[in-house]
Amino acid sequence: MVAVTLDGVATASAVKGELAERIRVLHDRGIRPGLGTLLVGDDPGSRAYVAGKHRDCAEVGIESIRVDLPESATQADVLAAIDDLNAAPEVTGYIVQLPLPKGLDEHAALEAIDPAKDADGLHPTNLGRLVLGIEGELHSPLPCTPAGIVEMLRRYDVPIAGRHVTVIGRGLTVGRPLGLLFTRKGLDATVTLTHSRTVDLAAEVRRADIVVAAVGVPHLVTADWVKPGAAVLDVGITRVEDPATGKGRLTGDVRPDVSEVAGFLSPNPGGVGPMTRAMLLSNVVKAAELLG
Ligand SMILES: Nc1nc(=O)c2c([nH]1)NC[C@@H]1CN(c3ccc(C(=O)N[C@@H](CCC(=O)O)C(=O)O)cc3)C=[N+]21
Repeated sequence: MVAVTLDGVATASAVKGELAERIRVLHDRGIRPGLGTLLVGDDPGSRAYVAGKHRDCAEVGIESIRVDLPESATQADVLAAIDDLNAAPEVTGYIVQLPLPKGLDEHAALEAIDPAKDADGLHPTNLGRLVLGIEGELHSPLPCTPAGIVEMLRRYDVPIAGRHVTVIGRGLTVGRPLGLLFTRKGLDATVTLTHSRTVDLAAEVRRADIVVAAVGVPHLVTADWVKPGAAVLDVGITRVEDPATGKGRLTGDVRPDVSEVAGFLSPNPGGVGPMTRAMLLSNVVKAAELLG
């Protein structure tokens, strides 16, 4: 069997097409959604991600507002920039690009974001709403990567309810909120949330119908760990140096030969990454729709 590719580029493109339509409706109502980004420091990876987010906005008709602070920025500088973004009327939603340079307090930065403008769904109020299972008329944005994973599985009709999901990694942006999302009423999966102290990770992965690898260990998940027919989503990404060329290369958490066993496989790149970006746009559009 060869796995069906969960094509994040194509799926994100479909999502963006639907959002562009909703943005036209908002424009007709005189509402102009605007995404702000706050980038601190000069990490090339983070710069590239932020640039990608501005391109995505241009593609669908969202205004974007870019705030960059130098590597030397203090915590007070970061909090002042966040206050400005909270106050700026053209910014209907924004993100603080993570990680922040060493020495800056990420939790304090996330808490300073106006929860109504939190496009990443990482403010404690919004994570709390995820725990509480609050959705509906109150805007409770979901963290973008978990939302993108679920959206992709839905669009490929991968069954979730009653299925066993093994998540590898308990980080703030993926693993921890994803466990909460999958076990929500309506999705109804059973989740095993694993991490670096999990004793027999292979056994936890073997019983999963859906495997999400979000840990950043290159090629951790091998074909003999995967139940035949399972859906495997490769989220972690690590820059590894090719010893032959000395050049950096991006490697996911899943070995490519897993495609010979899995029923569905999201590649990396080209899988969950583009969906993450599409869900960010979706959070901005939803928040703007609730502006009234
Ligand atoms: N506040 C905050 N929110 C985030 O959502 C956030 C963050 N900080 N910090 C970093 C991580 C990482 N992340 C990615 C999103 C999309 C791709 C993506 O689209 N990747 C493409 C490849 C892009 C390329 O080729 O460079 C792909 O997977 O195909 C990757 C990584 C969001 N993050």
